[in-house]
Amino acid sequence: MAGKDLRIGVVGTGAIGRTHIERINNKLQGAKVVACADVNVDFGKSVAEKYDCKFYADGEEMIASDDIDAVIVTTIDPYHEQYVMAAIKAGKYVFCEKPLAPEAEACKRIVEAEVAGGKQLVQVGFMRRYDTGYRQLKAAIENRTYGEPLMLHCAHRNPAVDESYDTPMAVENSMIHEIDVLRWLLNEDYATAEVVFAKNTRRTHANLMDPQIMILTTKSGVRIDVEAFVNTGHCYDIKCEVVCEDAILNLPEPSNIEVCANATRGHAIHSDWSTRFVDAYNTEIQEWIDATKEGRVDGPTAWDGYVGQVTAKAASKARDEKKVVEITFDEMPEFYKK
Ligand SMILES: NC(=O)c1ccc[n+]([C@@H]2O[C@H](COP(=O)([O-])OP(=O)(O)OC[C@H]3O[C@@H](n4cnc5c(N)ncnc54)[C@H](O)[C@@H]3O)[C@@H](O)[C@H]2O)c1
Ligand SMILES: O[C@H]1[C@H](O)[C@@H](O)[C@H](O)[C@@H](O)[C@H]1O
Repeated sequence: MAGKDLRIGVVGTGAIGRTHIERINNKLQGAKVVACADVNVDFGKSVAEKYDCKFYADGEEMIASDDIDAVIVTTIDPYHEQYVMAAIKAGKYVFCEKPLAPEAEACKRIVEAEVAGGKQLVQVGFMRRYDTGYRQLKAAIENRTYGEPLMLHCAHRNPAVDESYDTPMAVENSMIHEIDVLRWLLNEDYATAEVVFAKNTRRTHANLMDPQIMILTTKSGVRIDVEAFVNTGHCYDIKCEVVCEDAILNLPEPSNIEVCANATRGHAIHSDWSTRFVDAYNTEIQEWIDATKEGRVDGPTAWDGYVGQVTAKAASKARDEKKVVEITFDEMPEFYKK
């Protein structure tokens, strides 16, 4: 379909759904959001009006319609499976925000449906792989200039979360990013998972233990610790330090001007994901549009979504049972081997 705009339908017009519509219609090339759907009809209609696209109260109807060529799923996590399955059934390329689904079994059902359909159609929104800083880290690790990576110390800090965010979500919704990007960075699978708690912050609520520390080991023995602290009250802060045999490598921050005022010298920092990773989202969605128009998936696959969720579930089990849990998953189907 070279030359023609890819016609996209977005299901879920909430926070990230709207940022993707905005970037596709006003920043990126080669595509247009022509339809959107949401269970919140009034709100969804107002988004459709703002972006001059057709509104569907029923997301599955939109996915099956001839109005669109490809689908973006940005509903809350429990409904990802339903819409990704509908896209596979319709034979349409689908970009699904992370996690692919909250349950590993649901991710497996998606993998099985895609394999049975005989064509790769699904990409998962693990956008950290598109961040310039993580790409620089990967390049530095891959050629072993600094020897073997031995340990990684990471942090995933959010300013605040609402009361619907509970203890498992720290791993399954937030640290799922580290689970994916660190596996990609090191190019190997995980062996074990463990989760321990720090002292609880006063800013949390009854259903959320915050902060938490997830400890992963890889098959070759690299040890990783990730702090998730999602009610810092003051910052969005993503850290990744890779301790190699001969050097210590740190994830760079996107740069900001230095401001000297009020007897203080400093740099503004990001307060949420939408600005911290804006360049990564733009690259991710542009590359998805380009690959979709050429009839291929070249970003994180449904298999990556499945492996990520199996790992997250092992970490959740480790947390609940207060022990180290081994991570095991099925053999990767030939279908996903490039
Ligand atoms: N990659 C990232 O960094 C990133 C950032 C933010 C959110 N996300 C992911 O994107 C998804 C959405 O997050 P958000 O922050 O935009 O949430 P949100 O709550 O702001 O928006 C979700 C939208 O989905 C709609 N919705 C709920 N159930 C639906 C259903 N059954 N059918 C159709 N629409 C339905 C809601 O009405 C709402 O408009 C989540 O899966 C989240 O994990 C990813
Ligand atoms: O859904 C969001 C999003 O994925 C952000 O990138 C992450 O930092 C948050 O912790 C998570 O709740």
